[in-house]
Amino acid sequence: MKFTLGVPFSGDVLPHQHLRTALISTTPPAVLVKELRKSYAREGGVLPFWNRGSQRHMALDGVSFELRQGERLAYLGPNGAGKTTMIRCLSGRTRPDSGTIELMGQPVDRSSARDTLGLVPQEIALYGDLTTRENLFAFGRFHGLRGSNLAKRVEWALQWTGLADRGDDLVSTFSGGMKRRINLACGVLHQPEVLLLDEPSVGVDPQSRQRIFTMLDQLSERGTSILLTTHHLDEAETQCDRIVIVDRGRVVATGTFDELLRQTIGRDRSVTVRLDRVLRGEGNEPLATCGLTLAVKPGERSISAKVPEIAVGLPRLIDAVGAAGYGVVDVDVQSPSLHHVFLHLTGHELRD
Ligand SMILES: Nc1ncnc2c1ncn2[C@@H]1O[C@H](COP(=O)(O)OP(=O)(O)OP(=O)(O)O)[C@@H](O)[C@H]1O
Repeated sequence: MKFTLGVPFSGDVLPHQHLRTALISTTPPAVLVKELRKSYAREGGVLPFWNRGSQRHMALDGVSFELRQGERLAYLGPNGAGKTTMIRCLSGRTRPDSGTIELMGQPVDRSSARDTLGLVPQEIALYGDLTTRENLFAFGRFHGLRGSNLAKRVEWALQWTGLADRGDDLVSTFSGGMKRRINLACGVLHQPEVLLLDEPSVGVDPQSRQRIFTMLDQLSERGTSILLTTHHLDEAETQCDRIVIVDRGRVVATGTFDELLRQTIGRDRSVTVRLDRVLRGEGNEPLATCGLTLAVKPGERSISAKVPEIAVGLPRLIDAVGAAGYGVVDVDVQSPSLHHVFLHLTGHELRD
């Protein structure tokens, strides 16, 4: 299969909220990935060529998806799902075995990819013995910025990261969250249209994480298309427009959170009502006729129900429980979550 990303594949390094529906629907995808495959030799050394096909580990096993222009897309999967491999393929750091990648509707070459893409790797890639400002100048030059434009972008980055008062301090003295913010700034100094983020909030506290997403909101507002890998379900659910769920090198589902719910477990709430006594074997007609799907098992002290419209269904359920002669001790309402979707799709927990 032809591979259309013309960026380096010889092992060398190249360098929201809700949007903008009109922009998304009328423009080509910022990134279009089709049937991407990448395998690695399994541990244990070099294999004979006739055996390689069967003895290789598929890090990417025919992955297809698109990042639409202006959207923030979560590439969600557990450890080892192939997230970093995907980022490395997109940024030209790893050569895929087969498949195609397009950037802004075009097969890209090295220079257009360098101008259009911003990459923020998972590891902090900063010079600890330089100050914040010196780091930003170094990375800005690396991205081809010079003179007053470079100086302007560095000042912008200091404001954007909230570190204007720490511009002349050595980066080695900073907290993990502060380093992550500078790491992020270094990847966007050249104002890329497409930003690739590999686990942008890994290892940071919740407050720093929120700060990072506030920074990303500002990029989204100016139309930057953002692909971020994550294994945080809540991050994908609440901070991204759409989600690509990957597992063992394959895409298992794609969509908005709402679409994923509809494709899998549905949007009903799971309600458990704890009773003041065990369920009798008879006299439960009000429960049977209340119009909800219930699990009523004589001998147990609780009733489980699937409730589509909670404001209507919950009072109806409570009334039916009372009419059947039971008292309510407690009510537990569970909304369907991405955790449940992932479990439904893969049969295992995200953190397995
Ligand atoms: N250079 C390599 N050589 C051999 N195997 C590799 C290499 N890079 C990745 N792999 C394997 O490919 C699979 C996918 O790895 P990858 O780092 O892309 O996953 P990931 O989803 O980013 O995981 P994590 O969340 O832990 O970072 C893993 O099984 C990994 O061991």
